[in-house]
Amino acid sequence: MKEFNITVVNEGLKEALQQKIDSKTKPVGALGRLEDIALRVGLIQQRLDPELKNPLLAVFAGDHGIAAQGIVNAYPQEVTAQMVLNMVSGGAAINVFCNSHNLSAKIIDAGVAAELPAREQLLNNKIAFGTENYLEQPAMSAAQCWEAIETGAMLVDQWAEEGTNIIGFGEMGIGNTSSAAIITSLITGASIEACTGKGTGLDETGISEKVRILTKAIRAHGDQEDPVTILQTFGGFEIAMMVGGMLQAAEHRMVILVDGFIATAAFMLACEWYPDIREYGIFAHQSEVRGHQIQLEYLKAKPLLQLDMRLGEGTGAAMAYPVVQSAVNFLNDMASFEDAGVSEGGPS
Ligand SMILES: O=C(O)c1ccc[n+]([C@@H]2O[C@H](COP(=O)([O-])O)[C@@H](O)[C@H]2O)c1
Ligand SMILES: Cc1cc2nc[nH]c2cc1C
Repeated sequence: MKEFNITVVNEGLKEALQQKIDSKTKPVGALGRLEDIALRVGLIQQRLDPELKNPLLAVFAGDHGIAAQGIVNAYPQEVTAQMVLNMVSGGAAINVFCNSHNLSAKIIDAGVAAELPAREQLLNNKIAFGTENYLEQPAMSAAQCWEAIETGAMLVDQWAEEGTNIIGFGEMGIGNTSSAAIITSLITGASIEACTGKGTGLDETGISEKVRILTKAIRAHGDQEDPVTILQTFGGFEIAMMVGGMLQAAEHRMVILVDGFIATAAFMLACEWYPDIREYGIFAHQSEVRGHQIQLEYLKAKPLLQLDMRLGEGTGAAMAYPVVQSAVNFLNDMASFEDAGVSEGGPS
């Protein structure tokens, strides 16, 4: 079984980075959260002059046994495969945002429940044609779960070899807000009602029904605490690949840009497993679905953007990327008071 070797982010450079930030031609603290991000990226890379290289946005796609009946999901299961093809053809929101911000988009079939045509832009890493229905049995076998974790790690190794040092993690999978809700409830201890939302668009009656089904699922398997067991029982192949990919990204000391509700559920599992991953994560946005707030509070995370989005695909991460890039740029390219001959002041 794969183990990860994640080094805790060394805070030793913090003072020097803060000094560099404060030496820039601006009132102390005036770039607000951008200053926190510049500091974080500097610490992750252990450099006073960090750089973002070959930025990449990975969309992991998978189907969920629970979604086949269409009770917990507003859209039919076949939308997963259809949207993957849309992404491969460049027509989805994530393609547009990646193009806008010069991110390279990787679309990965982690376990879509359809035979997809071979295409250059589609990475075929299918574990199976969707997970099992966790009302009846664990979503995955232990072997499948580990295979998905290892595949995520292997992909990140390849991208690291190509020079990437920042990855946005996104997903596509009809039914996966149900997995994310259960994972969130089991990890945080918040009720399943508090963690369950509309997903792609259920109304209040639909949400009540979703809560009923998810309560039944949790009861069927008993309260679980071990992150890999939770992942195997209630997760999806796309979630498991994100967990493995995120952990491997931390092992490579990459910046991990975490998208919305489902990507944050994956990050939470990774964090329960290897707590030292926490400081490698930057939280892109506050998703509009119920439950994301609970995750962010649990992780003590402050998301960068609040655009009331709830699309997934990594769209929040893609939108947050230029903010991170701008933070790194100011740290490297802004003149200091000394360079520019500007008088320093400060609180008196
Ligand atoms: O990222 C989010 O916060 C988010 C919130 C709601 C829905 N989604 C997307 O919607 C799909 C899952 O929704 P559902 O209702 O089918 O469970 C999946 O493809 C996700 O990418 C994503
Ligand atoms: C159309 C559509 C696009 C999506 N992208 C991510 N999840 C999605 C769900 C639907 C239904």
